Amino acid sequence: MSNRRQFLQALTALSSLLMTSCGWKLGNVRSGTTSSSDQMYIYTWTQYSDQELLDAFLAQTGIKVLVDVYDSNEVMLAKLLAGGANAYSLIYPSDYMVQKMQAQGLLIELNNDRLIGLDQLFPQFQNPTYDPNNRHSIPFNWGTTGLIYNSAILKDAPEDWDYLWQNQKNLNKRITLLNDVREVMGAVLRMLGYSYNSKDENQIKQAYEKLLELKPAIAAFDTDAWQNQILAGDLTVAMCYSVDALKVTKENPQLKYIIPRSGSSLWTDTIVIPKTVSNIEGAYAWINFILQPEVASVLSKRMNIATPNSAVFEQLPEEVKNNQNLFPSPSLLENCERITPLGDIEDLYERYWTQLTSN
Ligand SMILES: NCCCCNCCCN
Repeated sequence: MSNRRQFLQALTALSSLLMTSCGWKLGNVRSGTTSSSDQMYIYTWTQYSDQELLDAFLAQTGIKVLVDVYDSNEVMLAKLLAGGANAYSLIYPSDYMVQKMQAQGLLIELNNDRLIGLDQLFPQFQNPTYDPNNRHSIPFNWGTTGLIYNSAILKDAPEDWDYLWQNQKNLNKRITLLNDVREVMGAVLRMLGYSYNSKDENQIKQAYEKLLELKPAIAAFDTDAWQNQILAGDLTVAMCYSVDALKVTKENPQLKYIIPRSGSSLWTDTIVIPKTVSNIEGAYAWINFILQPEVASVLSKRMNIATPNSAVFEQLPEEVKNNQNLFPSPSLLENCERITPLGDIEDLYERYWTQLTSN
C-alpha cells in the first residue's frame, strides 16, 4: 500500500472517528500521562471480552481494564496509523494483520521469559506462518468464515457461496456480507476458482463485478449488526465469522452455520503489544491471564473461543470438543485458506471495495 494511500486512509479514519457519535470517540484518547499502572486499555474485536472476564482480571491483578472494539483489521490499523490508538496496551489483530503491523514496525517483540504456558499451545500455534515462533503475537482464537442461515425459512440449505447469486431474487435485502474487504473479495475469488490471495488484476476485477451483481440484494456490509437482525427474523442469510455464528445458533438452533464447499478463510486472531504500549506490565499480566488453563477453558465455554491450548482442549466437555463449528475437522478445513498480506495490489482491492460499498 502506498504511503499516500495509507496516510489518506488514516486521515479518513480519524475524521470519521471525530464525527461519529457512536462507538469510539476522540474522548477515548488517553495520553501517556493519564495512564497508570492500575489500569489499562485494550483494543479488540466485539465479543472477545465481557464484564466477568474484566472483573476476574481486576480481582487477580488489581488492574482495571477498559475495552474499545473494532469490526475489521483495516479499521484498527487505520486508527493506529492515525495516532488514535496510542492508549492501547494490547490489540487483537488477525494473522495477516500481525504480519503487516510487524512489517511496519508497530509491534514490540515479546519476551517469552515473561510468558507462561506457551508450551501448551497446539504445535501449529507455536510456530505459525504469519509470525514464526510467535515473536510478536500470541494466538487467542481461531475459526472460519462462512454463511449462517435461517433453516426455518430456507428449505434447501446453502452449501456454497454461489447460493446467494442463485437465490438473489428471493433473498432480496435479506442478506448481509461482512464489512471486510479481504474476506468478502476473497470468498468471491474462491467461489470463482481462484485464491483468497490472488494478485491477478483480472481475477480481482471479476470478483468485484460478481459482487456488483449481488449488490442490489445486499442489505448491508456489516460485521456485527446482523446478529440481532437474523435473530429477529429480518435477515435470512449472513456472511459471518464462526465465533459469532456459534453465539447466535445457541440462541436460536434453527439458525445454522456452514463452511462453503468451494472454500473459506481460516483465521487466527491474536494478542499483540503495540510499540506505543502505555502499561507494559499490565499487558504481560493480561496475556498470562488469558493463557491460564482455567481462564482459557471458561472462555471456550462462555464465549465460544476455539482455544489454541491443547491441554485446555483435552479437558473441554465432549459436546464442546465435538462441535464442528467451533473445532472443524481437518477434512472441513482442507478447503480453507489463510489470508496473507499482498503488498501494493491491496490498493486495487481497496479501490474496488470503496466503489462497492459507497453509494
Ligand atoms: N466477534 C469476533 C470476530 C472475530 C473475527 N475474526 C476476524 C478474522 C478476519 N479475517
